[in-house]
Amino acid sequence: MPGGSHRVGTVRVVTPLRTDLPPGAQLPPRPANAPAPGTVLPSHYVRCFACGDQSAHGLHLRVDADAGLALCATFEVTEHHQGAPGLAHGGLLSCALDEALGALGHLTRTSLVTGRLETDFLRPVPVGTVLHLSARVEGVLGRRVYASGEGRLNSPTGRVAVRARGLFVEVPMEHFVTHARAEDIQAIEQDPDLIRLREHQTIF
Ligand SMILES: CCCCCCCCCCCCCC(=O)SCCNC(=O)CCNC(=O)[C@H](O)C(C)(C)COP(=O)(O)OP(=O)(O)OC[C@H]1O[C@@H](n2cnc3c(N)ncnc32)[C@H](O)[C@@H]1OP(=O)(O)O
Repeated sequence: MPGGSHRVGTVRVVTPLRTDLPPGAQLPPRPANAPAPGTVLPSHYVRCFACGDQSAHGLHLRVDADAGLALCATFEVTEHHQGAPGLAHGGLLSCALDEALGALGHLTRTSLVTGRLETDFLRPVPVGTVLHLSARVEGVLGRRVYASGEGRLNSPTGRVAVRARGLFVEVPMEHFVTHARAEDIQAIEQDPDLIRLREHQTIF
């Protein structure tokens, strides 16, 4: 159901966006075993389009833990990421924010998948730009984690080009094992280094 407002007679009816923080959501404390601020957070999967180093034309997002339940990340927009000539494709910018917000699971110590993601595109992002992302948990309610983030042009204090809000859902490991193709699970069994989470003990 999309958010927004409409009028019924003289009454204005407001439908909250599903990424809006619901009543009862709370910001949990930073877990004692969350990676310290400044820690480089590992790619969860080397073939991930957003963070994997084996995805040839992927985003190669680098993610660092920040204080609290927050992180920062960077990636360089390359010619492989174009939509309009010389400009980043919007879907890729959403992808970068999706990954950054999902990576907050390193800090909450849970595996998160995206339930809903809303992105505002405020400025074009030219090829060659280094996008500086920041993301934070806004609140948690049951398995639902509400998060927000933005991407700035070429510096952590640059102009905001894109921002997003997301609703992520905590899932058990079985989620990935159940839904993956058999050959992908087999590949991981043969080469456990494809998944880099265990060695860093951030989630599993
Ligand atoms: C082996 C490899 C390991 C790799 C590890 C990688 C980790 C990191 C990967 C990161 C990659 C980057 C990130 C990515 O790209 S993740 C990839 C993109 N996302 C997905 O593929 C997720 C697909 N969706 C699902 O699998 C299910 O629908 C999920 C798991 C999300 C929920 O189905 P499930 O049956 O489990 O639970 P539930 O339906 O009871 O929902 C639970 C609660 O959530 C609420 N809700 C749900 N959806 C929405 C919605 N759209 N708006 C509003 N609310 C929503 C729902 O009302 C309920 O609330 P409540 O009733 O409890 O109050």
